[in-house]
Amino acid sequence: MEILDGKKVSNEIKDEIAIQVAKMREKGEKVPHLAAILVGSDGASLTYVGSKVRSCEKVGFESTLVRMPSTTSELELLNKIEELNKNEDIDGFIVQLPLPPQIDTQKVLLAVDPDKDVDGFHPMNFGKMALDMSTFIPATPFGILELLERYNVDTKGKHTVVIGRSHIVGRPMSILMGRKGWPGNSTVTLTHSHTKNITQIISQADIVISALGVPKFLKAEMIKDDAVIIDVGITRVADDSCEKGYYITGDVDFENVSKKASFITPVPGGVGPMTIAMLLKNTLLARERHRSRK
Ligand SMILES: Nc1nc2c(c(=O)[nH]1)N[C@@H](CN(C=O)c1ccc(C(=O)N[C@@H](CCC(=O)O)C(=O)O)cc1)CN2
Repeated sequence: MEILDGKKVSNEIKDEIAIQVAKMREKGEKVPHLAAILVGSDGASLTYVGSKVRSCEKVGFESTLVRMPSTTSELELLNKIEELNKNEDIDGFIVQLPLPPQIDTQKVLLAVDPDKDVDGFHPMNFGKMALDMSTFIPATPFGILELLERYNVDTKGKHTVVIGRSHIVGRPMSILMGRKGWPGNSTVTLTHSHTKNITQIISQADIVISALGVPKFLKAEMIKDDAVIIDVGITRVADDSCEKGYYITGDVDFENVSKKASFITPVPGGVGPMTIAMLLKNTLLARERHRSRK
């Protein structure tokens, strides 16, 4: 069994990006500028946005954090998005999800200029991804592809079972694993809460990508020998005995599943850190596109 070490690979990717940014600076070129909008003060979202800003500093990007109160109206957020769309200094921006209930997420994602949509959530970019056109690929699925590639995991002709059909992970992942090329060329089953015989389907999988958010859902007896296991579930479990008051757990019963799998991602330190690294990669791509258009 080999661990797909997202922490290590994400640091390698950040180092590679930092070298490219240093070259841009040497040539007197503008460096990439990422902005993030955070509405409210959800603890996990604060952690992720903080990590995005720190990672920008690490690779030499400019960054802007826009914080808005949890009472922000949809119109106020749409106005802020329009401001960032028009700001020529910003190459790409993200709106941290989830949003408070008074705001329609779909309206918000549609308002982001597709050229600056480094999350790849705009329908135009999602459509391009589905049609194999060059675009911003959502950071978590992009990170999973990168991990599979860097660890040389064979995906051709394999049966991939994706658990969960969210717009951020499951849906795009199912499209990407079925695309031509590598990592891809896989036969994909997208499962969700209405899937019948889900355990039987999982037992036939060569690759399982779980994005359910149910701690320790995937047990050793559910998987095939030597299956590749990608754990996207990140749940914070309250525990006063931990320094932070909680611990993080994934969808996979790592201790037992790892004994049977060929490759497995840990939580923490697997897919999560890759999400941030690939967001930086998308922002670099946005800068390169903007430069070549001028
Ligand atoms: N606009 C977006 N919102 C959200 C996205 C996204 O891609 N764009 N994805 C998730 C949250 N997310 C990034 O935003 C994210 C999740 C987890 C991690 C991460 O590094 N996790 C660590 C554990 C960190 C912790 O919770 O203490 C790990 O798994 O090792 C990074 C980014 C939803 N929203």
